[in-house]
Amino acid sequence: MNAEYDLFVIGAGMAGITAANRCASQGWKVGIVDTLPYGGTCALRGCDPKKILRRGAEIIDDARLMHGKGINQSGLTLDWPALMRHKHGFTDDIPGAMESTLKRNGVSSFHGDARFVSRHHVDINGEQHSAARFLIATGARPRPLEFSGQELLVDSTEFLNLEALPRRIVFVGGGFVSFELAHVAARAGVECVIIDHGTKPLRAFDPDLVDLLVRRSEQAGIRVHHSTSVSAVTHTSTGFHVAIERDRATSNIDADLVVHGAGRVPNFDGLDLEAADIAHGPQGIDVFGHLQSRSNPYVYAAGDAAGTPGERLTPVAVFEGKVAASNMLKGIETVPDYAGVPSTVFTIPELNRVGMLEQEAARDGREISVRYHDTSGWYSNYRIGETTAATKVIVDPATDLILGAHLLGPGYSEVINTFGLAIKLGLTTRQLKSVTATYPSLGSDLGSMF
Ligand SMILES: Cc1cc2nc3c(=O)[nH]c(=O)nc-3n(C[C@H](O)[C@H](O)[C@H](O)COP(=O)(O)OP(=O)(O)OC[C@H]3O[C@@H](n4cnc5c(N)ncnc54)[C@H](O)[C@@H]3O)c2cc1C
Ligand SMILES: NC(=O)c1ccc[n+]([C@@H]2O[C@H](COP(=O)([O-])OP(=O)(O)OC[C@H]3O[C@@H](n4cnc5c(N)ncnc54)[C@H](O)[C@@H]3O)[C@@H](O)[C@H]2O)c1
Repeated sequence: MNAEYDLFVIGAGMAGITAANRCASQGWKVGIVDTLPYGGTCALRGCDPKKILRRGAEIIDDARLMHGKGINQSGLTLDWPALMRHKHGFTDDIPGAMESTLKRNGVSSFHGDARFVSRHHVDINGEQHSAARFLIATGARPRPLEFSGQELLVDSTEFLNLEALPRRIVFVGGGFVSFELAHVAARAGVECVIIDHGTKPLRAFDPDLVDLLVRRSEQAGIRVHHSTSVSAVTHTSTGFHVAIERDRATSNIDADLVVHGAGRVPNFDGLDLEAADIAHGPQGIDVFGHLQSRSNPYVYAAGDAAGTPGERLTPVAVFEGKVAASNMLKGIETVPDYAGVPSTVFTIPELNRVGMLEQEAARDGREISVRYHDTSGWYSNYRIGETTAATKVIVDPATDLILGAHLLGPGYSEVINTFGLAIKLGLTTRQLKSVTATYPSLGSDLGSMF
């Protein structure tokens, strides 16, 4: 068809920007639109600002761990407004920089809500644009909750923009968002409570390490309730009552702020996917492995909005954006390789995973060798006074290949990348052990973890 654009990208987060730049660099006429400033969740409302705030919390925690070991931590406090200014020093320049790069690469940028009006047309602010293909990269939004008063909750974006921290925060949901944000707030002196309705929070992670992390969280001032559901949130004269239920017994928790950390769902608000025959489900746009829509061949999807087996993480959004671009440009059907993608919960200390859980291997009936170590007494952790650290590596005894690695400890979010590499490249523990690491470093601990 004779369309205005070869490709129109909806959503200027990591998936959308990656694909737009790739296709424009190959001479395609590309348009991109976002409702919000360019940069997406990770750079503006997720990974990056969160980890800047975490840095302040880490320093408080580091000093506490070294108290009586040469550091006098009294008087050390977290200056939230100054930390927020530090965060803005990074985030404020992102949208302009991202949009300039896109423009320099020849991509036409638009601002507004995109809405499909046909298989080849979108409406933005009342103007229609035609394209031969579309990439849906609209990300995710907080999952709608079912209890009364759910509209009183703030989401992670609002938390990451708070001008001041309140005294008491309840987090609904015991996943990435609640644990990471509670670990920051607790180090600023906030009383935090996490409420999760599952039997154990952070269910995608190794349960033994989760138990250790929950204990360490409680020592930091975070109460964790499992098997507990929120039945209502109501206003009080000073804050909120959070009504909770466990084993049919009800009680209330008072809070000054209630935060949504109960999951995210693909964001199709206002897109009118039906107008372009784009099938979708709870996991996202219904796509083939090569990221093309199953119902409309002119549409691809990538990142949090795509119904793929990939986890909802930034590196996955980036490589799905690359694969979608390459498939559209070359007319091929390459599928993304999800092997060896690590994930980290940036608590203090952090919890990491790559590959299989012990329980998943057992469910598959695989013979495995489990190498568990309490690493809290190892030199690296003794040096900094850390009391909670452990590693669990799952090895295939027949081939010596690493099937999974689970690490809880300070700095282990760097070590997990090596395990990711080993899984992706099919390295054995013998090969990993043959690597000489600088000493003393976390890398030099790796050989003792299996
Ligand atoms: C608090 C938080 C912390 C996180 N921390 C990490 C982390 O440490 N590491 C990690 O790997 N992942 C992290 N994630 C997940 C990561 O941010 C996402 O997986 C990633 O940003 C997804 O990228 P994306 O391009 O698919 O979507 P997004 O970055 O969400 O971009 C989608 C864009 O589409 C736009 N959009 C939506 N609908 C429309 C429309 N109709 N018209 C126009 N524009 C539209 C949105 O405004 C948005 O800017 C975190 C997420 C959150 C919420
Ligand atoms: N470090 C990172 O990589 C990072 C950080 C933040 C977010 N993310 C991404 O964002 C996604 C969303 O994060 P999240 O923490 O909101 O979700 P999550 O899926 O990680 O965890 C949600 C938790 O809330 C619980 N829950 C759901 N409804 C509930 C209810 N009504 N009451 C009590 N508990 C309830 C679930 O059992 C689950 O444990 C993540 O899955 C991840 O993909 C990643």
